[in-house]
Amino acid sequence: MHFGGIYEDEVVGKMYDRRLMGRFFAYILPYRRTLVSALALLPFIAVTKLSQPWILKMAIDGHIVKGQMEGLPALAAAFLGIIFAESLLMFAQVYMLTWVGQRVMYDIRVQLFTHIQRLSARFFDQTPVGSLVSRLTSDIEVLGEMFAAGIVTVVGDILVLAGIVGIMLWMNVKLSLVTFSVLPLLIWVAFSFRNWMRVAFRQVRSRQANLSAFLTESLGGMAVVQLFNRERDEAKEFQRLNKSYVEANLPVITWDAALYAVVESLSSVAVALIIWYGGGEIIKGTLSFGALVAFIQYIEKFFSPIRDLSAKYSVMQGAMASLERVFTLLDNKEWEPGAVPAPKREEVAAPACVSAPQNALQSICFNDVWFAYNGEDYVLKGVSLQMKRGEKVALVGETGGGKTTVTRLLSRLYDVQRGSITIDGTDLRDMPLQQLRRRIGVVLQDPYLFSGTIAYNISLGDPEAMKRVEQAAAVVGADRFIRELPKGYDEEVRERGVNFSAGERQLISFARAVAFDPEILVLDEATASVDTASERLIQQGLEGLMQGRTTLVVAHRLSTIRDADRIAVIHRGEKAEEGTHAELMAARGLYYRLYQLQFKD
Ligand SMILES: Nc1ncnc2c1ncn2[C@@H]1O[C@H](COP(=O)(O)OP(=O)(O)OP(=O)(O)O)[C@@H](O)[C@H]1O
Repeated sequence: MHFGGIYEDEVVGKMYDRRLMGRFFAYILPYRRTLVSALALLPFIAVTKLSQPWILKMAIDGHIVKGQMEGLPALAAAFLGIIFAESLLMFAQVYMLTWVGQRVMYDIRVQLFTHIQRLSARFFDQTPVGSLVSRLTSDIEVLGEMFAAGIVTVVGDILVLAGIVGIMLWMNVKLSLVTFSVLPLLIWVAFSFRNWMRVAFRQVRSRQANLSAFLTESLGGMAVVQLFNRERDEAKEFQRLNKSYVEANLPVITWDAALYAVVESLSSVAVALIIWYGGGEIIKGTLSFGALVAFIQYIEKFFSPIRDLSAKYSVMQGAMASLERVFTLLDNKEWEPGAVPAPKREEVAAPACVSAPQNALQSICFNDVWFAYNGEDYVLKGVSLQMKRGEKVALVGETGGGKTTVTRLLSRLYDVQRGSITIDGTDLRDMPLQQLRRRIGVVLQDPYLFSGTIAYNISLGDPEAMKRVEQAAAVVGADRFIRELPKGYDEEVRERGVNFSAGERQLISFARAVAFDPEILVLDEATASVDTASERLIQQGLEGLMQGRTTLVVAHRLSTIRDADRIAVIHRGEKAEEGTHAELMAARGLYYRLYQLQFKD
């Protein structure tokens, strides 16, 4: 439903989910060495951070206050050296972490893509392509951010925080306790903020999903939008979704800014406390001036990771939601038929035909086939049909009757629910899917072309098929128009073949079927009408295509199948009539009526 809110497939989970992270850990495991090396740098980085204020203290107390110049340049050099070392260590650590992140993303992407490829036609019927694309791109990108945004180095932050607390307590217990009196408030703010943020993020993500789903549909259907003057309404709807997205972002920005401001002011309060209490201590002589400066420096270093908290929080929450979605997809086991062993099934009581390997004449056999796309809503109700080797059988009937479904079952895009289909005596479900698909060539009603050359589109890159490209094109008569193209077989086909006419696309798809040289051909004739000249071309192409092959053809133009060996009329999921053109015409039934309708003019 366009304009709808059905796209909110958003799972907004927790900030940290042990189950998800545990599973994610398996992907990091192969790169544990690099990861451990990066983590091993953390204590060193912490030391460089912690030692800077300490050097300041030494310089102030040991030299500046005493007016002792000697040794000061060495301290300054040490300070510089430590800063340099910190930058170097940070670089090495960030590099290693993002490297691991990229590897992990690569692995998950590959696994997910191969997984999706094995899912069933039924799955693709129900899943919008846009959502699969975002699973493979943006969702995985978010996982990479976990490495880039310093989530892994939170351990390092904790190390620094603990170090700071330790050093401060060691330097001056009382002053430390006074300074840390702001901590309970800080902890309370951080926790409450987490809950507010969670609610706000949920809104943002679900509205973002709406927005991108709308965009995918609207841009994909731009021709319809323009032809029916729907631009203004589409723009209005887009504005609405866009606005609601922006509105959802406002609380997030508010909370984010508020957290920043609160942490900032608490850190100032802490500094003020140091100056107030520490100043007194200096006057009393119980604290050195250098220690006071070091305290102020430490407290600033203490608050800086807390300030980044909200950014880290949002990355983490996003990553959990993405992990959940990626894993849900990986857990989807709606396999393509044949990827798993066929379930147990009942034998057909009285088979309509038996196709045996030794009986070379009976090639394909549909035995009392029942099939429903959804539940018990049967689209085919007990269809039986047999085809002998080399025969051309045509399926005709009114639209929605179930003809295409018959061809989908034969190529095993779906499995039958009751009954069976056999080829040379072997049930399709007992045949390796690859073997079946090698034997059957399918020409779809709406031929799909990929971007690439014509030669690629005919061979799909298969080395065997590649050798037969030109020969195949000649068989279906596609060579005539291809030769006239400036680059011939190397002419670029753009996405979905937009730079070719419907007839040309058909001819290319015929050539594709021939190039793979299947013994059985399944052909779903295009419903789109082409002009008479193209129709003649296509007709000739079809003849070339069907030459010497067992063919099951769904025919919309009855003129194309007058010479079929047999014609089956599929009416509301059942085979209503079967016979040759002449027999069916003589019977004056459904076929006769269909024929009359088409040739009335
Ligand atoms: N993927 C699908 N999911 C659910 N229902 C489907 C699906 N494909 C087809 N159907 C339904 O199954 C029925 C038969 O469709 P099918 O495409 O086999 O008809 P057809 O005879 O080939 O029609 P046409 O002549 O228009 O191509 C129709 O009612 C259709 O709505």
